[in-house]
Amino acid sequence: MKRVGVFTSGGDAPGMNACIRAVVRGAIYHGAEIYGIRYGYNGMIKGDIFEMNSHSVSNIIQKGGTILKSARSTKFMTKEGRKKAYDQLQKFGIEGLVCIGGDGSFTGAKIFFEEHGVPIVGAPGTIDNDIYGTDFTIGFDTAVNTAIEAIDKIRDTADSHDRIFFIEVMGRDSGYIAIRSGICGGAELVMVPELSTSVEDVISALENEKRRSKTSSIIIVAEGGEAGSAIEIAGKVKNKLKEADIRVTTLGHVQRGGAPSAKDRILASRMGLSAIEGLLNSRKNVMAGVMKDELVYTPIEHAITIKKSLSRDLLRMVDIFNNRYKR
Ligand SMILES: Nc1ncnc2c1ncn2[C@@H]1O[C@H](COP(=O)(O)OP(=O)(O)OP(=O)(O)O)[C@@H](O)[C@H]1O
Ligand SMILES: O=P(O)(O)OC[C@H]1O[C@](O)(CO)[C@@H](O)[C@@H]1O
Repeated sequence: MKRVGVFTSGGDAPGMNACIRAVVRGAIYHGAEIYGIRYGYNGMIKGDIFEMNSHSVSNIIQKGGTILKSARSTKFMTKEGRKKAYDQLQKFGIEGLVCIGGDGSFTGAKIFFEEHGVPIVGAPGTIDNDIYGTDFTIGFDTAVNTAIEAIDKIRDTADSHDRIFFIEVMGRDSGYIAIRSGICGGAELVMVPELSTSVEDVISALENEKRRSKTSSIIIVAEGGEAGSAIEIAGKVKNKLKEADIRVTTLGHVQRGGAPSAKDRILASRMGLSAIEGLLNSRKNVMAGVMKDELVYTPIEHAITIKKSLSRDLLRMVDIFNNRYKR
């Protein structure tokens, strides 16, 4: 393969730049021409495509966001949109692609391959860590560290004012950020979409805290759970515990930004190099991942359809540390 493209798609994630850098430098090392595609699938459709060189990725390993920009593309969800994207790739002579993105981006890549035969190798870039075939995704570690920093700060106020704080973290429908940041932040309760926790469960946990003479509590709520948002849950709890001093903080996009952690820079670099080397070695429709510290390739089909389960060990730990272990 002589000429290949790279793009970032879906939500940005800290470490995406380190991954782009690895793809570009890896391609050049192997003698391939490398083209950057801006704004994900939208840029592919529009032909927002340019040749990259080693210097194009200088001084970016430490930066959050993505120099290639990102987008969620409704046009690529249509057959016509994908045909236009294919025509643009033909025009630029691009024979294969590295897609840095989440499960949605990989679903698009799979359909694109089936329709037009363009080989794509994925590198999992999303803070959600919801992709099978890799222990961690690019950006997850940084997002958890950002969440912990915020939780630690909020705990100061919770403690000073004897308050109950509901802190909502991202993750779409995955509780990975919630459970890890909850454990590191010493949360009294963690609500994840993978496990149903009712408002009654929350109240019972808070009453348990009160019996233990705890005067403040931190409850981590993963977005996407069936009990609703942190604001909704806090409202329902307040209706039942009228005397409680309750506050809500939604961390939101702060979790997606900032300089990537050392762990994310390494992970992104490994996955980026592995993705481009896989592509240049004729792999198609696979995702580069790291499992048990080993580089692995997983069929994209598996990466997007197999549900990565949340470790029950971690959930059990939160209960044990807060004296809620049922014998
Ligand atoms: N079924 C599909 N068919 C074609 N394209 C798709 C499909 N699903 C997703 N895509 C394309 O991939 C893009 C990115 O997907 P999505 O918005 O779900 O983000 P993601 O890759 O899952 O990243 P993140 O996890 O950060 O949200 C979509 O905007 C769309 O262009
Ligand atoms: O930035 P947007 O498009 O609002 O998307 C937010 C979603 O993207 C993510 O940050 C990454 O997938 C999710 O955690 C969140 O649900």
